[in-house]
Amino acid sequence: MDYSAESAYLGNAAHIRDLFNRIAPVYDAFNQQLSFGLHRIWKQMAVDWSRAKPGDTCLDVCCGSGDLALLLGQRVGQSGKVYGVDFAAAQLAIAQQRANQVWPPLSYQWIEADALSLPFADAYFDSATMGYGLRNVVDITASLTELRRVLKPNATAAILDFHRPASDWMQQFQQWYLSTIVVPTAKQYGLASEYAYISPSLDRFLSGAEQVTTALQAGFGRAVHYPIAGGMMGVLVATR
Ligand SMILES: C[S@@+](CC[C@H](N)C(=O)[O-])C[C@H]1O[C@@H](n2cnc3c(N)ncnc32)[C@H](O)[C@@H]1O
Repeated sequence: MDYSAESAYLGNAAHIRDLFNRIAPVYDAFNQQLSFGLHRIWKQMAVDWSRAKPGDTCLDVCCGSGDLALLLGQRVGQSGKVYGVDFAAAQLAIAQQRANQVWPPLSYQWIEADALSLPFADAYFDSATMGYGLRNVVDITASLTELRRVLKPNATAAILDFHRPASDWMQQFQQWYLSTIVVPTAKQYGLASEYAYISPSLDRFLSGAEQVTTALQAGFGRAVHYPIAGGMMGVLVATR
């Protein structure tokens, strides 16, 4: 498959922002269909690994339409607060609509900002999550350094993303899934080229071991990468 045109998205923050603004109206339905609903389980695992607890102030970076932030809200409850940050305004508008429907109301704040320059004081958050964002930022080390900066000492960030599986046959399955299921399904939504960028973005993404090394270089004290979904996804759990 020729991804050359779609590779224009990679490493270009403006293109990535435009892409996620454009796909915002169908993003949730599409994720649900493509993962057979499993993405909610993976996101719940990330929230568990973040060690968020009632009353905490939490951050979800690259929050998109708010899935992880909304799960964090259920965890921290009415005495806690969740901030969702994304640079795509159309995604944030959907997150806001979804949060408005939560009953009883929980404390959410949606902020349009860059993951590389978070508008928060040092050591502000008790825990953080990031879902399918790290692969998209133009500077992974800078993003992890910034995330570490806003976490309190000993606080944890759980970072969920696609991952290249270790086994050959799972890699082949993943390749088949992306090219035979994801891109044709995206075509039905008129989004084939938008979703063709996943595979090349995965090619340039770090392995689990490299994510751990990068997190430690970014200043985290401990980091572990957990492969999930047969190694097709992974959660980097990094503690300041
Ligand atoms: C694949 S979506 C994931 C959304 C959500 N976390 C989820 O799991 O459904 C990636 C999101 O990251 C955002 N994003 C990518 N790079 C960013 C950056 N540098 N700063 C802020 N948001 C960014 C995009 O706008 C997009 O909403």
